[in-house]
Amino acid sequence: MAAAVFHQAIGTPYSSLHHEFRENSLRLNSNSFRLEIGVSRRGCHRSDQRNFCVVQASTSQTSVFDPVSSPSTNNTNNSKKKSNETALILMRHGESLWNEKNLFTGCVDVPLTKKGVEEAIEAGKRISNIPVDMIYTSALIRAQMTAMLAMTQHRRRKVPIIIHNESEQARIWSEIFSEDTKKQSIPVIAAWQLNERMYGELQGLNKQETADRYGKEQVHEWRRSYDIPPPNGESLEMCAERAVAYFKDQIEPQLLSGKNVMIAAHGNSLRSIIMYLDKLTSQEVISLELSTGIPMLYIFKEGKFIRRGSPVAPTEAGVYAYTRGLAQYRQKLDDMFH
Ligand SMILES: O=C(O)[C@H](O)COP(=O)(O)O
Repeated sequence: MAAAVFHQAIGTPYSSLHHEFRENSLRLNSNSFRLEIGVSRRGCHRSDQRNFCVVQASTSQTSVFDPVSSPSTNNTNNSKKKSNETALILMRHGESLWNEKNLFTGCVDVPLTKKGVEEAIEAGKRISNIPVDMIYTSALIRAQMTAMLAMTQHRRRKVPIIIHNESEQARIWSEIFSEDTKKQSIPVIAAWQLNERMYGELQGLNKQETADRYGKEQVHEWRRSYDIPPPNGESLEMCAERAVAYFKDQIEPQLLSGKNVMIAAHGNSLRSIIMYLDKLTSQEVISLELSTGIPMLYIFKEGKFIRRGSPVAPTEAGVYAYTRGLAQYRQKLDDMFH
């Protein structure tokens, strides 16, 4: 299925994709392999690579805001309206059980609270009119739950499907045999590189008690400085080395090829990606805080990332300051579903 879904997702013929799975070095994981994260001078890494496979993304420029292309609505006039901008949604996961308990979580795989589930659904409502062709999540359940719950609210009603590339058998056993069904699916790729920063020996400790013990300033430095790692953990810089590299290698080519992408990840992996998108300095990123379950929207156009609207505005239109392309997409949804 993986190859089949990707055929649909990135427009690469099955045979060449299959070949690239074997030959290239770009790696994706599934949510089911065991992560063995360690920290080296170069940052967070994993040691079990048996289950990785490879996907090569197409980089040709294609249409973006023509995703409402079911056989009944697609026609040749649509091609005239094609735009070369793509949408990028960044979503921090909803509240987790350890956020609720105020514990450092990092790479510990903790699920959402009921409030977190509701936040994810609310986030989904906010992006329900924005096109999504591909979803990237971390390998951690709180990000995956958030992505899936958010998509239950999307008006396009495509089905997010987790790609299983961990073994040849997993690929074969999850194959889809209907082209129509594939067209109504959104591939979901889980990548450990988007995981929360590894919080080292702070994982599982209470944030307030840690501040009481080591001092507020020390803990703030561990949590927010760019290049100072918590004990035996990753600094934001180390987290950026894998998260931003993954974004550039895997996600940017998808945006370039016309895919609208949603990323559901974590406070610090997203801070590092936003630092790259907004060209923030290591000083500026210190004050960047992300709320749980609030989606942010960027438009990718002519090689540039443009942040749209304010994530805290009260109305959807205010939040995302629709571009013409986004307004057209929304209009198509209105035409289709009313
Ligand atoms: O890992 C954690 O504890 C949180 O997801 C992020 O924590 P922070 O706000 O302390 O960086």
